[in-house]
Amino acid sequence: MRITDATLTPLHLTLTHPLKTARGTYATRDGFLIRLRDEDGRVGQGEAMPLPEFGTEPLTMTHTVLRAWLSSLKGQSLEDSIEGIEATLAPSASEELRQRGARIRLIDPGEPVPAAQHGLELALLDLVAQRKGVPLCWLLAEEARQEVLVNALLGAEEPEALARQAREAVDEGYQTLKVKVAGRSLDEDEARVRAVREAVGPRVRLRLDANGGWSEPEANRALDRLGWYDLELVEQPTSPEDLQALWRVQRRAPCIIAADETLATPAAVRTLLTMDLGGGPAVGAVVIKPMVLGGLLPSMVVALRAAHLGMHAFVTSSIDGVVARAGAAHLASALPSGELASGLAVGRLFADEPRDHPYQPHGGLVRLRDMPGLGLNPDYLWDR
Ligand SMILES: O=C(O)CCC(=O)c1ccccc1C(=O)O
Ligand SMILES: [Mg+2]
Repeated sequence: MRITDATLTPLHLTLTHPLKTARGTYATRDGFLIRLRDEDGRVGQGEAMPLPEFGTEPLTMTHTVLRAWLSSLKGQSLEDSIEGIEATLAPSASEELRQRGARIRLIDPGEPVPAAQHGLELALLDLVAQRKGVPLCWLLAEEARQEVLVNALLGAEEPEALARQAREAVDEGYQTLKVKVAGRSLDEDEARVRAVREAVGPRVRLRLDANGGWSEPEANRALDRLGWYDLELVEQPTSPEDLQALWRVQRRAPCIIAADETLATPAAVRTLLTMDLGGGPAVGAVVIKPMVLGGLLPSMVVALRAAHLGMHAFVTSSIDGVVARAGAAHLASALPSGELASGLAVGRLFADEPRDHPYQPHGGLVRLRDMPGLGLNPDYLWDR
């Protein structure tokens, strides 16, 4: 294929209510939409939506790098395959590097730029899949599922409001609910978790996300008390840097502990996947954020390695736009297990979310349609 045009469009997304996490509060999201056109007029779309607190480069860096990459891509001829793209764009990549995942490196910017890599990789994968006439997930795994379980993210602060959101989500068909905890007193968090559990009964899965907001003793105390409400898992209870603390917390926790912010750097991912303090893997699950891991292909490598070690893996967005969430849904459908819900139902948090698109969850599921690539029409989504 020949790339006849490559464009970068700023994306500015607004949340209807600021989302509070123990790491910070988000009211808006900024990034870029990448569009690559081939000689037949097909358009591949990608999205780069950096979140520096979670390990991506800052927005200005995303912009600089993508501008350079896209201008060098324009007019280039690439082979229609992942391997072909890699061979064209990174002819010097060593065999060892390739085995760690086919990563697309045009010009080495000297420092990690995972959001930019994610954006360009997604646009290329969308285009290649379209040219092959297959859904994008087929490039990742032959046995990809057609349905992806997703969790509702409950954003309210007060117990009563949380209980109301929980009931609404369950009425809509969600079977997994997620609540942000930490950054407030344990008494308050217990009241919040109890309100949700009492509102939805014992059958609904309930996961918590502390975003690294507890010290190790606080995490242990919190899990002792909150574990009573029957938790599916807790994301990042303690500081992302202290892997041994995470290991210890998992050893005595009443549920799965999922490492999330810990996966912010390639070095930490390697440590997490290789550390052996005995008694199995460091934690029960890893949260796969493609925007932080630098794309769907590197994400796939991490998820497969985690599965090999007996860890669960599930995908979440970093509160991204539709294009990135579409890619993440294809990744989730290709993971070895689809048992744990993916965090891809955040469209409802945005004020400017396109109303009608194929990745809207229904009944707690995102259903992948049999459309080439991502199946997102660039016109109806963006030129409104
Ligand atoms: O999992 C979800 O439903 C939404 C994703 C989410 O919570 C999130 C969004 C942005 C940044 C970090 C996180 C997180 O999981 O910690
Ligand atoms: Mg998390």
